[in-house]
Amino acid sequence: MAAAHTAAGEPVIVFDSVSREFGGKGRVVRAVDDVSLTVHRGEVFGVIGFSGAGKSTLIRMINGLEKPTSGTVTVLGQQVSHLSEAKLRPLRTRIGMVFQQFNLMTSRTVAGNVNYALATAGWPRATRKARVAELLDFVGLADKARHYPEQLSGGQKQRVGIARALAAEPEVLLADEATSALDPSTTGEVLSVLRRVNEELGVTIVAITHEMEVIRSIADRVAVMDSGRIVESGPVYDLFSNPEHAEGAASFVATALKDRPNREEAARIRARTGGRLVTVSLKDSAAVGRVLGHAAGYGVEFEIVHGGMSATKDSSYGVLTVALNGDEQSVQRFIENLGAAGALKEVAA
Ligand SMILES: Nc1ncnc2c1ncn2[C@@H]1O[C@H](COP(=O)(O)OP(=O)(O)OP(=O)(O)O)[C@@H](O)[C@H]1O
Repeated sequence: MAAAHTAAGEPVIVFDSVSREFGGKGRVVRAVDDVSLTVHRGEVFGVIGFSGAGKSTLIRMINGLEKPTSGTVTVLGQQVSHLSEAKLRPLRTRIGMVFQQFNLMTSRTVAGNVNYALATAGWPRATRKARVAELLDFVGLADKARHYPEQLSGGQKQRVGIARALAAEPEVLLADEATSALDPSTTGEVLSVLRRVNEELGVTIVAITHEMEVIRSIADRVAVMDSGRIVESGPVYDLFSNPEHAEGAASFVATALKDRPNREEAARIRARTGGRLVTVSLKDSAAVGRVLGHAAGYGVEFEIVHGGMSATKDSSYGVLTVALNGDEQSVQRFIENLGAAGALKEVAA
């Protein structure tokens, strides 16, 4: 199949101070509020946030399904925000899209769905059959070519959706809540296909989702959206392993990650264990393990009361909350050492 993996390169999607408002004179909703961001070739860029945060509106501006009220959106070197429908058409063939509800044609077979996408993109009949076979093979559905969508599981339907989106060899793939209608067991199979689309075909992916799992397992960088604004953005690893978040991000990230005890949980833990509660975010689990291993030497007893280790696409991180008991000075000295091994935050009383 096509190109090998390309390292993150030139900007392929650039939002420059983009806002999108809906509604008339009375009540105006600013669905996207002054967003600037850049997605580079070859990366998987995730956008996460609660329902209503503006993610769908944002992604729809990439292929010109929505127009900004102000600001500019540039995709593959063209200013989408200002293109006519006629000029948008050829650009859209370079941008594939997968949808939460798959949007397959129920009256056509799996092969028929993919073939239809090729036909609309202008591929000559003679070349289509081989391309359909190649695509179904890529998504692991070669044996389902003659099946109808209703005979497939949700995960299989979405893999057809991906094959169809890839039909015309797009450079960019937009994934709009691609796994949100799936159960956790099939979510994994779809995410692994998306990862291969990026790594083996070099396709740049923008994935919007409310599921942290999607970001954690496929994204390189992430933007957290809240009320139309990007409240936090950066490498995925930093988002997961950093205990400090911006205001809006804190509420979303903390709720979605459940990586530290909330107020009620902390109160319950404290009542049971006594002592000081600290959360340590680790990029180097071995270092934290070493420090915890020395607790007895400080005259401090510790108990891990919340959290654990997880993995992003490229590395592991952990967020652990520990209850520390001992005399005040020893605990303080121990906390200072722990702080040297990983970012540390005292759990608020
Ligand atoms: N066509 C529209 N007309 C009026 N308001 C809209 C329209 N599209 C979106 N909105 C509003 O803009 C805000 C952002 O919606 P958007 O669908 O982009 O958010 P989202 O993060 O994708 O949420 P969801 O996952 O629920 O779709 C919401 O308040 C929504 O009601």
